[in-house]
Amino acid sequence: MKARIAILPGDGIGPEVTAAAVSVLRDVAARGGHEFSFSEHLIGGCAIDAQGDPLPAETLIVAKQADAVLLGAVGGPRWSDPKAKVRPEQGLLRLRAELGVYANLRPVRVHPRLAELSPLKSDRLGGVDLLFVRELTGGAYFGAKTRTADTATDETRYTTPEVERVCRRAFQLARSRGRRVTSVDKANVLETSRLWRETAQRVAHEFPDVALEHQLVDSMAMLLLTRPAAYDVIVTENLFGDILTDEAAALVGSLGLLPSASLGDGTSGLYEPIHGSAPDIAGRGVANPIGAILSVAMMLRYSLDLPEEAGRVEAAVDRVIDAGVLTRDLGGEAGTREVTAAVLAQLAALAATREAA
Ligand SMILES: NC(=O)C1=CN([C@@H]2O[C@H](COP(=O)(O)OP(=O)(O)OC[C@H]3O[C@@H](n4cnc5c(N)ncnc54)[C@H](O)[C@@H]3O)[C@@H](O)[C@H]2O)C=CC1
Ligand SMILES: CC(C)CC(=O)C(=O)O
Ligand SMILES: [Mg+2]
Repeated sequence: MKARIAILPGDGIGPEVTAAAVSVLRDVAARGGHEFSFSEHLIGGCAIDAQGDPLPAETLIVAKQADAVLLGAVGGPRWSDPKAKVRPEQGLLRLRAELGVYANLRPVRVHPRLAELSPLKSDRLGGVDLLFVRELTGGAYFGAKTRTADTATDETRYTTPEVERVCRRAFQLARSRGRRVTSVDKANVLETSRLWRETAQRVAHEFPDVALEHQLVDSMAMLLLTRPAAYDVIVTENLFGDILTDEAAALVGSLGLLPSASLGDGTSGLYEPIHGSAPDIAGRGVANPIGAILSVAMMLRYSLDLPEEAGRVEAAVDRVIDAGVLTRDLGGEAGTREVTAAVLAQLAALAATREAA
């Protein structure tokens, strides 16, 4: 198959982890006879430096025309002056809105070899297989903002159609998994959450084969650590989903492991590891590339319709972790390049096994 893939490395460790993920995509293309074309574009702080705009027009045009977009991360201390008029993160938010990718899928699976890195006892981690579906283009990140010398506001606004479409996506995904959806809100306090809960309840009637429960976000933050195996699909609004998924990274051992896919209706999918630009380790060749590599596995599955190739990339990553080729965030000594080379070697080994069969 032919695919145009836009690469937006961004800032900090973004270029290091996207380079790793692109080498995996090149390997998949070469083995499968696929024609993937790659083009690299600016976003975030580096785009502010070069063009004064965190989402240059050219980047947006190419992203919209691409079959899929891979993004590293944006931001960093250089662009974090509270008085700055323009911020790297605004570029990413605009990209998400412009692409209409309202559903951010963040799977969380615990690899048995890494269970000891979790704050939980390993007997609590068996069977943890979560899929967060985070609303991505609404809520507080996109509401009106005001600021005077001593007062600031960020409006949280949701409409029924915005909630319906993301809940529907969560229920559809639950059908191919454990058929359970937990909708997380703060309906005891927030009006937006009451709208969210009513809407989730109504959408549930379209899916009588999927069980729905509601959970308040504060207790969910605790339950995620005490009973993570009790959940299947967790659907929630933008801000709550951002926070809960970083918390879930503690279950798997590192933020550097978790991928994401951001999907809309008929638009380019956006794929990014869930972590940020990690300025504390940037430029040292030690960033964990697995979140980015698993993000391209999601790209193969959701945008390029290559589910077998996606499964192979995931299997290769599992084998690399099994073999103990780990970056420092996981207690290992391997660098970004060594882990990437190990994934490529496992993809070669999997291909050899297929040929021999
Ligand atoms: N999607 C994006 O582009 C995001 C951007 N950011 C931006 O990133 C910058 C830094 O934010 P932080 O709060 O420090 O969050 P962060 O996710 O960049 O880093 C948090 C901690 O996790 C570690 N970490 C993250 N990814 C890693 C990886 N692949 N391998 C090994 N260790 C890893 C970092 O070294 C750091 O100790 C900020 O400017 C923030 O706005 C934050 C989150 C998402
Ligand atoms: C705009 C981003 C920096 C928000 C974030 O942390 C995320 O999407 O994970
Ligand atoms: Mg985040």
